[in-house]
Amino acid sequence: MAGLLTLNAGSSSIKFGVYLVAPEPELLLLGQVENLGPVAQMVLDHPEKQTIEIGPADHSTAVQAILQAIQPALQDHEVTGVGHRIVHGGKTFTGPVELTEQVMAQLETLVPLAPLHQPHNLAAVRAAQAAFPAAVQIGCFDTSFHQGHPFVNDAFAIPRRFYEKGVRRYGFHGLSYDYVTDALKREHPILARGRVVIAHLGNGASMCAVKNGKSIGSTMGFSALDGLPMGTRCGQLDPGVLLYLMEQGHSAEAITHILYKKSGLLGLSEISHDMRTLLASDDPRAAEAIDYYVFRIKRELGAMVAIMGGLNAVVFCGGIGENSAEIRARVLDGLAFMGLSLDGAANEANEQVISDGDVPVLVIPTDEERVIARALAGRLMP
Ligand SMILES: Nc1ncnc2c1ncn2[C@@H]1O[C@H](COP(=O)(O)OP(=O)(O)O)[C@@H](O)[C@H]1O
Ligand SMILES: CC(=O)OP(=O)(O)O
Ligand SMILES: [Mg+2]
Repeated sequence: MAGLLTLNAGSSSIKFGVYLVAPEPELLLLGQVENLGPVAQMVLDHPEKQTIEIGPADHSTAVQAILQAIQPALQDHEVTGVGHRIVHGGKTFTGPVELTEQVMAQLETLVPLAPLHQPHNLAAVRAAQAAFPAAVQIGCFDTSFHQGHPFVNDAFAIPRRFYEKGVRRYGFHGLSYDYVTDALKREHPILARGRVVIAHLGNGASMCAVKNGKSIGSTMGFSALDGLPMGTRCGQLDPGVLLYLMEQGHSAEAITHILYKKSGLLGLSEISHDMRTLLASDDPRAAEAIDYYVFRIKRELGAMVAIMGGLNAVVFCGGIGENSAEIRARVLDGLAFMGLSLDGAANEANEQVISDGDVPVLVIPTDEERVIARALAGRLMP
């Protein structure tokens, strides 16, 4: 039978999935290489949980390790399609697209806008093209879900010519928001037609205001730096800080490194980028980093409710959103005036519905791989 491979090259991990082609693709293997660096691991989540130490691995060796690891699952199946998560689709790509040489050249030009992701996304495409030369390769974009934002959520108030040149608020994590809104449509159709705030809280983090299934606002903007603080990224920042750093003699490269790799939870705590480590720490800097994280999420939640003119549901997803009852509780603490109140036991158990107030609060484990696999299957079996 025909098989599908999905590759999702993030900043510090590469996730992968192997599926059989079907209207709803059938999952054979799901896993990731995580902690890229000196002590990377391959973690398989399906068909069973397994961790394999693979030693030092960068993105390129990790892709090779994945291509090896999927061989047994593909023994009886030929890979006819490979789907890639591509973080940045710029102004052009509003949906999945076949990755021709011309498209790849366009995507290369977007590398400076997402330096932590885009080069790795494109390198994974090259590796998969070499491994499966006969397969269709498609790209699915994090930015697509946000196309069609109202102008006020798309623009920066700088001279208009920059907007025309593409300096816009694109928004990211679109594959995750796509998955969650689709799950909501299937399982909670009335909520899905309302005003929903989705908080994708992973290593990268953003929030999306979704009205009747469409994104009308995102905390991430031109790059994957804006909005919420993340594991190592700064989130919202006064541009005056950048000017100051430049005047102090920091190069563009040095500032990029600080804002993408040394900021966020890691920068504030000086301990770790990992929320689990910070929650377990009794260091006051860890507590302050978490306070800041929660404060920013609350602030964005309030802003999103205001621009949507109300709230019908809140959804948490991503590693932190799906697993940390403590962060969810702290985000919603004191928001009973907005109809938001948690059922403590349901929250601790990571149940799907964790609220006992007027506005439902849900935990929906996201699945970017499945969104890619569905797009591929749709293309291969029209
Ligand atoms: N039980 C948990 N409690 C708190 N944080 C958690 C828990 N499980 C995972 N996380 C956090 O989730 C984050 C990773 O999220 P994930 O969505 O897997 O990342 P990525 O953006 O790389 O896909 C890390 O900060 C990790 O600490
Ligand atoms: C866009 C983005 O931040 O992605 P990730 O969460 O995978 O780092
Ligand atoms: Mg992620």
